[in-house]
Amino acid sequence: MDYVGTVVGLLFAWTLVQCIRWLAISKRCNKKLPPGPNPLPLIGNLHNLLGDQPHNSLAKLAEKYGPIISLRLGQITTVVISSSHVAKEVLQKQDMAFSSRSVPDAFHAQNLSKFSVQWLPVANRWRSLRKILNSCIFSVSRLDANQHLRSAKIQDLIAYCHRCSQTGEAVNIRQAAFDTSMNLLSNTFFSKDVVDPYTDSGKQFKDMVSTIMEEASKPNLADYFPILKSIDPQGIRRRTGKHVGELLQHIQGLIDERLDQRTISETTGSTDVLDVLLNISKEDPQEIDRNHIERLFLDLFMAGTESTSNTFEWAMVEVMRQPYIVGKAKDELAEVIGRGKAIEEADVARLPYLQCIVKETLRMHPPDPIMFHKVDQDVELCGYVVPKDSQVLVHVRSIARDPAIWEDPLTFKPERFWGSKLDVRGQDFEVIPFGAGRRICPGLPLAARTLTAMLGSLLNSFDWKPEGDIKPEDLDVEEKFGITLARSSPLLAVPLPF
Ligand code: HEM
Repeated sequence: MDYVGTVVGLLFAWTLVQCIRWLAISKRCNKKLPPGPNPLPLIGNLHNLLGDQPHNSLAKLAEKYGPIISLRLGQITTVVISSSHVAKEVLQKQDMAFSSRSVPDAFHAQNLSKFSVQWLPVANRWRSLRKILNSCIFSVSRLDANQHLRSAKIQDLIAYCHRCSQTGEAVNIRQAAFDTSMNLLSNTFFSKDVVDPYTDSGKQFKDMVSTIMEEASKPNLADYFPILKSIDPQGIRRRTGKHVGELLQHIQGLIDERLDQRTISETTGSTDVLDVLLNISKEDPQEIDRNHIERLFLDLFMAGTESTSNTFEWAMVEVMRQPYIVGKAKDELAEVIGRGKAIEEADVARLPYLQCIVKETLRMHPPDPIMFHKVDQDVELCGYVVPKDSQVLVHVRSIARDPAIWEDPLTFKPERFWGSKLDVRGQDFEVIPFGAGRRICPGLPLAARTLTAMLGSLLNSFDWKPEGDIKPEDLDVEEKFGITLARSSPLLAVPLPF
């Protein structure tokens, strides 16, 4: 039989198995599966998500079927949560039951899922990695200790924009934000740039990260029909593995270099994360060994770069569309910091309006519009049963645009957070861009600082206008769905000195 024949045969066999399984689940759950559209043979409800905006398709289904719906995506039972009330139930009240992850096939490459804090189940290894992240990397004292490393990178960004302002050249905000985010992380971790953002040299590292993200964001048949995993029909796992291998090699090189320095001198005097982790590993290799250190860095680059740079780009688009917002932010900056100066992370707490802009950006444009969790057992949820091994999607973006919660939800209005106790830190389920509960984003404290400092610095140093004849208020907010939700085209903006 040829390749296509084999695939069709296998899919047919699975259709049968799937139908039987689906009937069994319905029976076992006493028909208490959440409501949802009828699945078709073989593909289930995959056709309901066709198109390039699956997050919008899911939002429409929720409007029709309610805040908890069930779908069958290929072979995978999927429950989608689209209200703050049910999200609280899932991420707070029954947090433990919903805290597993279903691992996309791409992340089985190079055994990533066995080492990665993002994909490990909530068990001992995950707990010890999260403890290290919370206490040794993202605690206030650690971030304060190495904030000078990041401050220099924001100065680099301003210097680059300054050069563009002199020639009238537009800044590709997405690219500049991605490069800056990458170097903000690499300096926090290794006291070192991994990209030279403004020339073509040294591009490799960021290209590797981007390529892995791109590969992993492709819809993969093997994720919906696990029988296909063994043949990796689109080659996604194979290619991801190759790129991950290259990136790991690069990270290994950075660690070797540091170990050599430490052999020469007992202390390197650095305050960066690599030194902290190597110290922990030397004292107790059980807590974290070299292999885990390498994988942890890989995880953090993947999780922390695009999420930050996309959010930053959205913030710039939204404020440029409404000049009154830029005016208010500049007034605050002039009063608190002084016109034309860069913002330090320590200044962020004194800039409440700028913080409102960042919160409103995260409400309207969460970079992860949908969070992926999984249940390992049957779980009761609001009178329904979520069957064992179901994938559970929390539709963060739908919740944050719910007209029942938010007045005028589609208008970007930072003032809605002014004087409000609502925050994005996982306590208020109306707006959970970083998630909530035990799997909440560990990078939140770093992202909150760097986003605000970058935005404040660019607004306080320049006036901005879109490239060409586009009026600021005409900048579009079209989205492109990928591993994170980006603007459909990069924002090109010209910095004007003032
Ligand atoms: C605007 C910036 C960011 C946003 C909106 C964001 C959002 C999120 C979300 C929604 C999750 C999943 C939570 C869940 O499933 O319940 C997550 C997980 C994660 N994030 Fe972030 N993130 C951001 C930046 C960062 C940064 C800067 C880092 C690190 C450098 C980071 C590291 C991680 C890691 C390691 C996880 C996996 C945690 C786990 O599964 O236990 N993130 N993030």
